[in-house]
Amino acid sequence: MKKIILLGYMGCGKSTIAQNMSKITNIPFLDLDKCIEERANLSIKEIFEKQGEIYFRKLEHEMFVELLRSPERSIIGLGGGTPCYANNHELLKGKDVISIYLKASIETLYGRLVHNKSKRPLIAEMNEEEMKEFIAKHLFDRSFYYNQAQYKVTVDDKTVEETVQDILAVLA
Ligand SMILES: Nc1ncnc2c1ncn2[C@@H]1O[C@H](COP(=O)(O)OP(=O)(O)O)[C@@H](O)[C@H]1O
Ligand SMILES: O=C(O)C1=C[C@@H](OP(=O)(O)O)[C@@H](O)[C@H](O)C1
Ligand SMILES: [Mg+2]
Repeated sequence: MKKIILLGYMGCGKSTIAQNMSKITNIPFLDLDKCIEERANLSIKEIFEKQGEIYFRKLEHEMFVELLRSPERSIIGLGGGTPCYANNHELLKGKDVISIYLKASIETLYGRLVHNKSKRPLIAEMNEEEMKEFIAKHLFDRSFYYNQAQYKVTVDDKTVEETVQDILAVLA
């Protein structure tokens, strides 16, 4: 059964859009980070603090493989780093996978993340200046992976509902 996979940088809206798209389409949604948190019985922040990022990336890969293997149709919101580690970007090319890059500008990402960083260990301790520079560089590094998605939907200046409609139009 097909998996609709949303990918893109932290704050582009993967978790929010997956949930809203699920309501409209009645296709169940899964958030990869939530699945990892439930399995580990720790928050993402705690996993980073207690076991480190490399361990998190291992859990992330294992959980991603597991979700792809499950037979149900679903909408899956990845973590921002998921396509950039292990062979996860290759897994996005599977025949039952539809991958969608939610593309946001540095300004949009910064505007959302500046008030929303505490649960995101990669940026939690940064000040505003550091964050702006980090997002710009990090997005540039990761774009290679994001751009391998089958479809791209720009999210800047769109409401959640507009983005969901744009995704549905791409999939129609
Ligand atoms: N138009 C929008 N689309 C998606 N998210 C939005 C929008 N406007 C504001 N937001 C906010 O931006 C944040 C996006 O975070 P989230 O969905 O967790 O993204 P991701 O999972 O990609 O990191 C949320 O706090 C959400 O409420
Ligand atoms: O970009 C990243 O490497 C990460 C993004 C996060 O998910 P969101 O993109 O949903 O914030 C989460 O997986 C973790 O904090 C690492
Ligand atoms: Mg998320």
